[in-house]
Amino acid sequence: MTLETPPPLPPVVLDHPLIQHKLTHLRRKETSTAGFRRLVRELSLLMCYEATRNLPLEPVEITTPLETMQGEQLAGPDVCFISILRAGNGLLDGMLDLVPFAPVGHIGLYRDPDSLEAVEYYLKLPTQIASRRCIVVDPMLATGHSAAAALTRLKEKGAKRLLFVCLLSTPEGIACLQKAHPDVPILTCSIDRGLDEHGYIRPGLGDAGDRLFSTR
Ligand SMILES: O=P(O)(O)OC[C@H]1O[C@H](OP(=O)(O)OP(=O)(O)O)[C@H](O)[C@@H]1O
Ligand SMILES: O=c1cc[nH]c(=O)[nH]1
Ligand SMILES: [Mg+2]
Repeated sequence: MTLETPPPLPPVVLDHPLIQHKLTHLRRKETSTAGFRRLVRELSLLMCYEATRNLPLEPVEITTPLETMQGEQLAGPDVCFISILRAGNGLLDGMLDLVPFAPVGHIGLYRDPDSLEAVEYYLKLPTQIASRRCIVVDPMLATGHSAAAALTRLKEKGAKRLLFVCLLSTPEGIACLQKAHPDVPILTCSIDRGLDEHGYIRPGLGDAGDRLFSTR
C-alpha cells in the first residue's frame, strides 16, 4: 500500500436486533422456501435503510394542508442497485420497496466449483454509471472472488462510488475484497467463522441461490 492509498474502512456489521433476529431464522435449515424469501425481503429492506444512510438531500418547497414549508428530498435519482446474479436478486425486492425509482443493473457470475473463481456470464448496467452511487448486493461474501470480480467489472465500466452489501461474510472474503477494492465500504449482517473446504460459509446458511429459488 502506498502513502496515497488510505487503509480500507473496517466492515460495518449491521447489529440491529431485528436484523439479527431475522438472520437467525434465515439460517435455520427447516426454514421453508416461502419463509426464506420473506425473511430475505425483510432483511434487505432493513439493510437498504442502512446502505442509504448517506444519500444527499436537497431542499424542496411543499405546501401542507396548513402552510408552505421547506422540506427535504433525495437529491436526484443518482443511486442505483447492482445485483450479482443469481442470489443477489433476492435482495432487490426489499431495496426497491424503499427506493422504487432506482435503476437496477445485473452482473451474472457463478463460482467455478473446483477453482472457486468467479465466471462472468451476463452484464447489463444502468446508463450514466460513472455518476451514480452503486449499491452492489449479494447475500454471500465467501472467498470474496465474486464480489471482487463484480466490483472490478463495474469500475472498468466507469463506476466510481461503490458500496457492497451482503447478509453473510467471512474474514477471508472481507480480506480479499478489501485487498482488491480498499475504497469500497462493506456492509454485512454477520462476519461468520470462515470457509469450509468447499468454499462454503460456516456456520452460514447453505447455498443462498438454491434456497431462494428452490433449486437442487
Ligand atoms: O465469495 P465467493 O466465494 O465468490 O462466493 C459467493 C458467491 O457464491 C454465490 O453465488 P453462486 O456462485 O452460488 O451463484 P448463484 O447465485 O447463481 O447461486 C453467492 O451468491 C455469491 O455470488
Ligand atoms: O456458503 C456459501 C458460499 C457461497 N455461496 C453460497 O450461496 N453459500
Ligand atoms: Mg449458488
